[in-house]
Amino acid sequence: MGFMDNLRRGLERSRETINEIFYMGGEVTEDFWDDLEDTLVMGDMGAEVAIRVTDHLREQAAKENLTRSHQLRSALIERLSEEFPRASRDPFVDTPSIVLFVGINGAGKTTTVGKLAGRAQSDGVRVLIGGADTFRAAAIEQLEVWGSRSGVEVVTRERGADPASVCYDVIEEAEKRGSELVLIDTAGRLHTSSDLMRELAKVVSVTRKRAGITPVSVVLVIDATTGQNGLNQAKEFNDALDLDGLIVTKLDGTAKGGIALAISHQLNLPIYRIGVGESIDDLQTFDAHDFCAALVGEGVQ
Ligand SMILES: Nc1nc2c(ncn2[C@@H]2O[C@H](COP(=O)(O)OP(=O)(O)OP(=O)(O)O)[C@@H](O)[C@H]2O)c(=O)[nH]1
Repeated sequence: MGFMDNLRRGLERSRETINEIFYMGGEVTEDFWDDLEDTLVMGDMGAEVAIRVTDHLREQAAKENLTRSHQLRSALIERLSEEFPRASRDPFVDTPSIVLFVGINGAGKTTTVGKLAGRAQSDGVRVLIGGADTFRAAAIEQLEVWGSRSGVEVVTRERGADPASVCYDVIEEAEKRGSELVLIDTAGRLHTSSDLMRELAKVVSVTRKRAGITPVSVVLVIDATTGQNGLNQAKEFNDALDLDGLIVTKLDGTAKGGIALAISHQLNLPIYRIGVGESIDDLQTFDAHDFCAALVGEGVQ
């Protein structure tokens, strides 16, 4: 299966919701606009985006005399993709680069680190994994499995070790080895736990200081199935850590994939990668147009 097929399959549930409005008679009536706005809100895109996008399309339809709903599909795809902030650099491609992965428990940080490391290694990038999740013993084992599968070294310490000092050691090792890409997994934590968020802020500041001129990106991994709560999580993580960007996982497990747009737009943070399934090919580079085309459906006339 190709890249676009995986994306389309992953967003199938979300697409079904949006698709319905394009099958209702086809003639653009007053109801069509109400339905479009409601559908976008229901798909978790957020009221502000839903209203703006619908108003814009409505003006465009009047200007260009678009009277059939299917004519509006491609206009909707274009309009939605413009709502996504663009990344100024890709921290997994533009090396040297150090990336810290943060997020709540089970969001998909460890598997994402494993997949990205495997991909980078097979592309010939010198990559190193850092295991700063010293809280969950299984996370260290999980990383080691990913590491040995793809031949990537994992630097970690025993369970309970101070995560900030693990990061320090990871960067030291990366310098010795001449690593180009350093991917550091951190322990999952609830955005509401102030002690753990403070600990993470320390991890970030120690890493930045030790990294010197090498860019450090703090990336929030967020599970799309958490819906609107994901938006609250993202706000708290962003306030505490000044995030650089997002990876949205498990888009295959929700009918409300619009949450990716709501979070990215509201926090003005780019999405670097999306997860649309459990296989390594399901972690994809984010492209706003492809994402919106898979979300809206390219349509049968
Ligand atoms: N369906 C689906 N499952 C995913 C995706 N990304 C990750 N997962 C699964 O989500 C589960 C949790 O992933 P982990 O990587 O262990 O999560 P984590 O954030 O490291 O968890 P903690 O270490 O507890 O913070 C695993 O079973 C992954 O296979 C995705 O895009 N789609």
